[in-house]
Amino acid sequence: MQVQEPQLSSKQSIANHFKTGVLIVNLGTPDSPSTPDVRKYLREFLMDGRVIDFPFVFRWMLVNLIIAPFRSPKSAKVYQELWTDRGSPLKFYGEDVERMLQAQLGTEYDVKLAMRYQNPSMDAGLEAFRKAGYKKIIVVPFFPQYASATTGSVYEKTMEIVKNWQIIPEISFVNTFYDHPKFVQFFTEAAQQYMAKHEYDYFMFSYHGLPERQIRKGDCTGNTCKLGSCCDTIHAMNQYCYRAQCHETTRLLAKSLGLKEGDYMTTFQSRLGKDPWIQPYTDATIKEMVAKGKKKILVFSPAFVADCLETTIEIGEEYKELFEELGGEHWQLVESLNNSPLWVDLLEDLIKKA
Ligand SMILES: C=CC1=C(C)c2cc3[nH]c(cc4nc(cc5[nH]c(cc1n2)c(C)c5CCC(=O)O)C(CCC(=O)O)=C4C)c(C)c3C=C
Ligand SMILES: [Fe+2]
Ligand SMILES: [Fe+2]
Repeated sequence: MQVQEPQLSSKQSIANHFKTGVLIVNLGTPDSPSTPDVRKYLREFLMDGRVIDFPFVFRWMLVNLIIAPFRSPKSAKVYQELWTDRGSPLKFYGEDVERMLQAQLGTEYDVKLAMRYQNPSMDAGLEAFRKAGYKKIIVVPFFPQYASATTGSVYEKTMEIVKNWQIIPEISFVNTFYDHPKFVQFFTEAAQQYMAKHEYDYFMFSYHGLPERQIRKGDCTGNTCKLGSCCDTIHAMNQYCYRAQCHETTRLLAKSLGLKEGDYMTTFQSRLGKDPWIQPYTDATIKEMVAKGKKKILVFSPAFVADCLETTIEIGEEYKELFEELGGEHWQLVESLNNSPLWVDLLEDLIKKA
């Protein structure tokens, strides 16, 4: 049986020619916390050549013969801890933001949530825009700092999907927002609530890590990144360096919160594999700080726009346990943007400028 495409009425069709489709895209999460669904998710995610940037055959063997079989059951257990009545936080916060942003932008825009891996898929979202015949599409990757593994991958996937369309409408991509005033305002206000109740003796800014190799590969200026103090300032030559953008986020937040030099640090978490990832590592820094007598630490996670496995479980539970076992007294994670109205305002700013 042949499936008929739904026909738009001519009034609807004309109205669509003046509309903009907005695809908000986060990383993705498994469909359920079962081992087979986690395995499916990890396979799709890690087979992306921008995430595990090894030649295809080597990547295929690594992912399908080692990582997916051995990691999936362990990761599934952690996802079961994270899962709520509404499912995975990464997804349900995305659904909340999709609804709130649609209400805020009005009928000139059609907002759809997509995930780079798994569901709802980018294919489905972009195909709906194509069928509707919108005049313009804006793609908004949900990553404050640029990395080839995240923002770069969303761009590549978008281009792969639209490359065979007869009509490719105007497409804009949001790039970064690590220095957006509303981004800084959100984390400042969220932190101030905790700082009003507790006196903290140290502040950690823990970002998702990346293999050092990927930072070097992204250095279009000819290996000027030495993975050291060169990333302490951001300028034209290193403006797309993930590490430099993370340091800049920290600097802006530290300034806005009035933190003193020496009372805070940028660190990197979530390593995978044996190759060196960018440093300092969050767990090593926790050990170092407790040894220096720091007892009350406030932790930020400004590489994520929604709380997820990496924030709630890794920082909020695993690192907290490590800190307390070592003798730390008070460990507090500052929540992500999640479904806050300020995040929706920030997105509106980015979209109106795109
Ligand atoms: C800033 C955003 C992210 C970057 C950069 C990033 C790079 C990156 N990640 C892996 C491997 C894994 N990441 C996993 C989970 C995960 N990663 C991000 C974001 C970034 N990743 C998010 C938001 C999440 C959580 C998703 C959720 O469902 O809550 C995982 C899966 C979890 C696990 O098994 O531990 C892996 C694996 C690599 C290799 C990489 C860069 C090269
Ligand atoms: Fe990751
Ligand atoms: Fe650098």
